[in-house]
Amino acid sequence: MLDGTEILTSAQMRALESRAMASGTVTGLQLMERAGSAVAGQIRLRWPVPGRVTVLCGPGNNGGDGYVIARLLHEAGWRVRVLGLPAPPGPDAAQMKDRWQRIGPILPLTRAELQQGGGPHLHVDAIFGTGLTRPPTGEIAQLLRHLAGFGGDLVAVDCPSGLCMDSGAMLGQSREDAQYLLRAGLTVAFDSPKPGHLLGLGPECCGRLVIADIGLHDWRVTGADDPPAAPRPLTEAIWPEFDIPDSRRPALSAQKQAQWLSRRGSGRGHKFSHGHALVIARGIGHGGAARLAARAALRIGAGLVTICPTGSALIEHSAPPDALMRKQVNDAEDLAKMLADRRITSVCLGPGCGIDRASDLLPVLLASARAAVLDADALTALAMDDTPFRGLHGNIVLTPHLGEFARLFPDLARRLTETPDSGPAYSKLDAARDAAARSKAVVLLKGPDSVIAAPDGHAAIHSAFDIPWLATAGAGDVLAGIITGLLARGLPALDAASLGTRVHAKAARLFGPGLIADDLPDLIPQVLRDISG
Ligand SMILES: NC(=O)C1=CN([C@@H]2O[C@H](COP(=O)(O)OP(=O)(O)OC[C@H]3O[C@@H](n4cnc5c(N)ncnc54)[C@H](OP(=O)(O)O)[C@@H]3O)[C@@H](O)[C@H]2O)[C@@H](O)CC1
Ligand SMILES: Nc1ncnc2c1ncn2[C@@H]1O[C@H](COP(=O)(O)OP(=O)(O)O)[C@@H](O)[C@H]1O
Ligand SMILES: [K+]
Repeated sequence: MLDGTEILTSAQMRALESRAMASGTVTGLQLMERAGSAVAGQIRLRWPVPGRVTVLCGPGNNGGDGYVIARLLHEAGWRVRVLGLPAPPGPDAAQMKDRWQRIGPILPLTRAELQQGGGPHLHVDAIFGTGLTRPPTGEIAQLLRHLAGFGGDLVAVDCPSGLCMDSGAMLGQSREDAQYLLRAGLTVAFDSPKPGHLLGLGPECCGRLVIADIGLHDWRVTGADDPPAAPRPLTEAIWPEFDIPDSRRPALSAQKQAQWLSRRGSGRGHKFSHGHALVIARGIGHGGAARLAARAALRIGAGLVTICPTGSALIEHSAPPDALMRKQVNDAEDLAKMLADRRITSVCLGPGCGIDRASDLLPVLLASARAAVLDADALTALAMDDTPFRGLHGNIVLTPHLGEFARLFPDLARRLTETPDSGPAYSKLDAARDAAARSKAVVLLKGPDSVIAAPDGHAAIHSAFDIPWLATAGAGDVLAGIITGLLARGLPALDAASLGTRVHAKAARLFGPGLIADDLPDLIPQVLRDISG
């Protein structure tokens, strides 16, 4: 696996904390002190001159962290005002609350009190964290609405309150059109990113995300989840405003990627040992999408790439790149003949291919058991089939955007649009995993938060909210080509989809705004140089 940083769900995080505490090596109180001190430390790093701060403390352990932050900032010379609730929290948070009360008062956690603050200063949101199970109501909801207008000087503890850490949805709010959103300038979360930091509204709400190490690594035993869960997802790349301590960086996997990508430089082998990819094109006048894919497959390092339009359209593909080979495929019979050549190691079907042609060619392609990317028209063709997933296998990557996903998996897509009224809410990660399990193929559910999932539950999240200019016509065709090229080179489907997504996004990031899809393939060499170090 080309793995990245582990992501934990809220339940997995709780299980990790419980394991650590059960070991007798660390107490909940110590973990809370570490968490609070990590947040206070980040605040002092970013705002080195002590100022005024209001700390908003909720009813649980997130509030407990807030009382620690209040105390530590007070000790560092800040003028601290604390708003909290009268009810006693759990034992650890209660102790932290007591310690604060020896320093200063606790004012009511109300909107009216919040508005009394006066003048510019920092606010710390320690109201709800991983324990949010239902939408905030009443006075706290009023207060959160008010906080939503605060912007950059809001620091969130673990997450902005109201965010479901498992999905990136705001509980009780429409996923597309939230009534109010807290937009923190800084979010300090503990041990690992949670899916909600990376998906949906999460990145917009969290602002700069810092993952603080609170010393739980010794209890991070893979496979020892309680409750048992699917394999832990991995973060893929993360938008630049993401900070993770060195101890949690996936150094080994970066090395593995670099090694794999530069394998071509070993001096052994010939072009066929780097794979031969076919990109299916269509009749005359529809060649652009397939050409983008083919160019990308060449640039990512497939040994040979052949574009396969119908005979009448061959002429359309006579322009450079001259490295691209052309061969007509008029119908399923032609494709079957081509695929008899075992040196063809992957196929891209869908970009600019036409739905009817995709429907005709799909059975032959699936029967060949070749590694393949099914994109665009091939996904629509699948969705029109009575048995859409018959013949799919683990070496196929489906690359739907949300619209195509809704055609293939209408029930899963519907769940993703429902307003969540309890947590953990159904997430894009859940949907991609369910889709992969159902289709038996690797599913890459695209968007600013792309999720890549395999039928066995292995998954990665690629969060790329910083490159909105990648949403440009043809970008998906280039991605399909990159993944096809990686498959041709022999990378397993999950790795090909996740590395392909990473390379694609890096190319977009390198170019910056003004990008058109045609620019992407020629940026791949520089991305490869960067990745290979
Ligand atoms: N465990 C550890 O060792 C460590 C944990 N750490 C910190 O703890 C946080 C998790 O703490 P947590 O589990 O206490 O949950 P939290 O997010 O504070 O909120 C839950 C409280 O709110 C309540 N509640 C829920 N929804 C509600 C609503 N809509 N409206 C009103 N009330 C609502 C709920 O009560 P109930 O659902 O029972 O009514 C409960 O009282 C985590 O994010 C991190 O910051 C760190 O210190 C590191 C060590
Ligand atoms: N807002 C966004 N920010 C970053 N990347 C995005 C955004 N929206 C879409 N993308 C990415 O851009 C590409 C668009 O692909 P797709 O929707 O298939 O477009 P097309 O069919 O025009 O090629 C995908 O890789 C997707 O993950
Ligand atoms: K919070």
